[in-house]
Amino acid sequence: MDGYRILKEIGEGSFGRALLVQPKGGESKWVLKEIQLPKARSGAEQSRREAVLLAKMNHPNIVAFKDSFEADGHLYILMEFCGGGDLMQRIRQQKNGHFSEDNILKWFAQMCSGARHIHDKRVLHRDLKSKNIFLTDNGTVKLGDFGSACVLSSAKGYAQAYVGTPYYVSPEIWDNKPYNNKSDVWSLGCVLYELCTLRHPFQARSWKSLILKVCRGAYEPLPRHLPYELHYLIKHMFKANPRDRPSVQTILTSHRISRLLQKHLPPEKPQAERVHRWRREEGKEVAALLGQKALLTASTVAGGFGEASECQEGESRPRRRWAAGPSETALKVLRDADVISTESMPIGDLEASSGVSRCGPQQKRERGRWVREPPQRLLSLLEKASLCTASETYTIHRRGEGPPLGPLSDGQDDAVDGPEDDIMDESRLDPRSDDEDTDFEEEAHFDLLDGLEEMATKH
Ligand SMILES: Nc1ncnc2c1ncn2[C@@H]1O[C@H](COP(=O)(O)OP(=O)(O)OP(=O)(O)O)[C@@H](O)[C@H]1O
Repeated sequence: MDGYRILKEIGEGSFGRALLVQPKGGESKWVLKEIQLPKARSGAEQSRREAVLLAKMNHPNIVAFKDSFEADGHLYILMEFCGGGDLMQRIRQQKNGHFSEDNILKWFAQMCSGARHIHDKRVLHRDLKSKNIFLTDNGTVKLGDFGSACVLSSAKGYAQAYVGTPYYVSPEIWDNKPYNNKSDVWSLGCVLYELCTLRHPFQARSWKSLILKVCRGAYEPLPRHLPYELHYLIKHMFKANPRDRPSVQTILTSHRISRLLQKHLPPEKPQAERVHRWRREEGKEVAALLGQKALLTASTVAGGFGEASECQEGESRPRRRWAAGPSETALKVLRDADVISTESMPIGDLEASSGVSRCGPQQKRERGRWVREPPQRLLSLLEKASLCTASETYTIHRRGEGPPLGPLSDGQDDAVDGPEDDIMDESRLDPRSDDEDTDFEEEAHFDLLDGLEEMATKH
């Protein structure tokens, strides 16, 4: 701290503030994030996660890490200053018409490039949104705010720290299924949609309506003037089944849009050069810093740092499989308040209604059913949750009042709140499953219902 002069406070987040600083006797500008360290050990470890993960990233489209240190119960993270602000501000400022197609493609290509770097390292960002994507003075896009990120799978305590923003949360999260790299893809789809329309893809006046729209993929089509490739991409990024969504690697290399995106990126390095997965030692180092032995256990489950390609089908851990269609479970629950519980349903009916198939003929699926979470619980939670606000960047732990207002809602009611079937895109049900494209997923996932319950009881 001593070596830096504070120029101004840039803003305040839920965990602390961000300061613009300059090294004494220097010209450069940096952002110093000051985060109050929670007293509990697990909380402090969680706070350190952002520094640890950011330090491990090294990519032109990810906010560069410079240093981190602790003093007086605070964690300080020194990082690159992005003078162009965040994308959400930029979208809000765009009053005179839409962004040009070139701009959209350039920014989106850079976002994907940054996200690919993260996913190559088997890290999930988990809170990708326009507010966490920054612009430098020269217009380069940088992904930031790794406060919610996690590495591979992890122990329960770690996964429970999930913080998301409802407007960007994918159907599988609402359906209480594990988070994986495709959930980040969904969130990137939301940002792309915002760049194309200056609006959220899913808007609602209540939690229930928001979740319903997300699960049904009820979004208004992109404006006609945008190229067919963008329409096609959005459709795929908003597939209800994560397996049907392309990975960022696919988007950048073999999707219909790839050719348009590649024009905005430097020539691609060969895969071997590009992918620097963490070696076992690095994995240990990160684990030690995070204070998590579970990280190493997790790495063995998924093939280990640097050995990821060896993690394939047929291993001891059965891979969860999804049927081609979207999960009907959440929809059914939300649609029909009289449903008693799937517990009483024959297994065949449950499979059919949930859209989740078994792993193999004899295998029992371990998770992803409502069996343990009767629908009434979700319904009653949603009723209570509708009294809570999402404010700008609602997280499951934040308190407030009123309906969930998205960052682009400008304090007014979101316009779209009609019948959810209106803009249902039937083509979302088209099969496009590619198991190989789903690289990895969280092992112990955040329990949404516990989170909602905790939130509801606070009110
Ligand atoms: N590297 C950066 N360059 C420029 N501005 C930044 C940078 N990092 C953060 N900011 C800005 O600083 C402010 C505070 O950021 P911070 O990440 O602490 O909280 P937040 O993102 O607003 O909230 P939360 O983390 O609770 O979601 C935000 O306005 C953000 O846009």
